[in-house]
Amino acid sequence: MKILILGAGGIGGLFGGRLALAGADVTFLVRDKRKSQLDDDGIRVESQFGNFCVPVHSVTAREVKPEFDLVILTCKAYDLPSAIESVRPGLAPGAAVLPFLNGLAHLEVLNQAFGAANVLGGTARVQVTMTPDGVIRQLNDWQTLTIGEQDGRVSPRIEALKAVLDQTGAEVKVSPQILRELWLKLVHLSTVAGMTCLMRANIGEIVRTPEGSALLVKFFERNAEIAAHFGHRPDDKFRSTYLALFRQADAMYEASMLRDLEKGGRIESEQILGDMLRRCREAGQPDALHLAAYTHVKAFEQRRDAGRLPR
Ligand SMILES: NC(=O)C1=CN([C@@H]2O[C@H](COP(=O)(O)OP(=O)(O)OC[C@H]3O[C@@H](n4cnc5c(N)ncnc54)[C@H](OP(=O)(O)O)[C@@H]3O)[C@@H](O)[C@H]2O)C=CC1
Ligand SMILES: CC(C)(CO)C(=O)C(=O)O
Repeated sequence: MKILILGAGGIGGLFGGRLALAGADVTFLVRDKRKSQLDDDGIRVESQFGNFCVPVHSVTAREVKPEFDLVILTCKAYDLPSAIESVRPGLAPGAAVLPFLNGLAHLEVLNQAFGAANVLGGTARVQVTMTPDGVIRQLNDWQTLTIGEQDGRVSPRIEALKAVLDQTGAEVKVSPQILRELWLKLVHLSTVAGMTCLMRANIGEIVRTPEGSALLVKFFERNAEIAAHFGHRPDDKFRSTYLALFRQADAMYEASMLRDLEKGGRIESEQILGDMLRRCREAGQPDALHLAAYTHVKAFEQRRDAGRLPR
């Protein structure tokens, strides 16, 4: 299987690097700056599962040829339009597209762009970041990838894909309900991203305040109600896992959105918090928490774009 990975940041670099290390036929589609880093240094990973450095083959959008059977998208959601145009010339006939973006809205956009039959669903439970000099750093021991056909079939192609991704060392799950998985991830992520950005603190730091745990739980329960409105009510096991996390005073856990915000970088404000605010209103739920979280990150963007962030 010839695999094209769009992006060599946190997710693409970690899992794509592991695929390259295992000898899979992987090419990274990157922009000029990242390409020269990759040409000079390869992919460099620091992880509790083992550090490694691996030379990789990369191309820019100008060079990509229609030879790839699988395209894995690992861009941020705000880059999706440019990512689609960049990978389009790389697709061999019948190629599958597998996104690992957070959120939900990208699926519809990809279905429009490539046809729903060619688009799979994917979600990553991992904490990973890229340092300014291009090192991929895995921050904890989470590494679960969940993939699935949108229609729930356990097709030969999804089984082949699982076999490929198994080479990353991650736990790879094939879900017959990938849309539900994306919804549950959004319930969890929009709570954690909303709250850790709003408070500029990790979960433990929030929990150690007098009312922090109660606010986390309120936000989470509201998100669970929104998911329920759209047909994906979280089950008790899911709820109890996160309710326990939101009482954990030593949790170092934070969303990648907070890390990006603290770097003064771009964030998926519209695709995660804006999207959840719209869905909250559609579900007829009180929207004050979502409005605060969304407005906070939009105000941050105003300040960032005006160059007024502290150095
Ligand atoms: N990091 C994490 O811990 C987790 C992230 N996620 C989700 O995974 C997705 C990816 O996140 P993450 O890996 O952290 O993001 P990063 O910003 O680390 O990496 C994205 C990479 O995609 C590249 N890219 C974007 N558009 C293009 C394009 N048109 N052509 C070539 N390269 C492109 C960027 O390149 P450039 O540098 O040139 O802009 C960047 O290196 C997001 O939706 C995120 O929410 C999900 C779970 C955990
Ligand atoms: C939910 C979480 C924190 C880990 O997978 C994540 O997706 C993120 O940080 O973007």
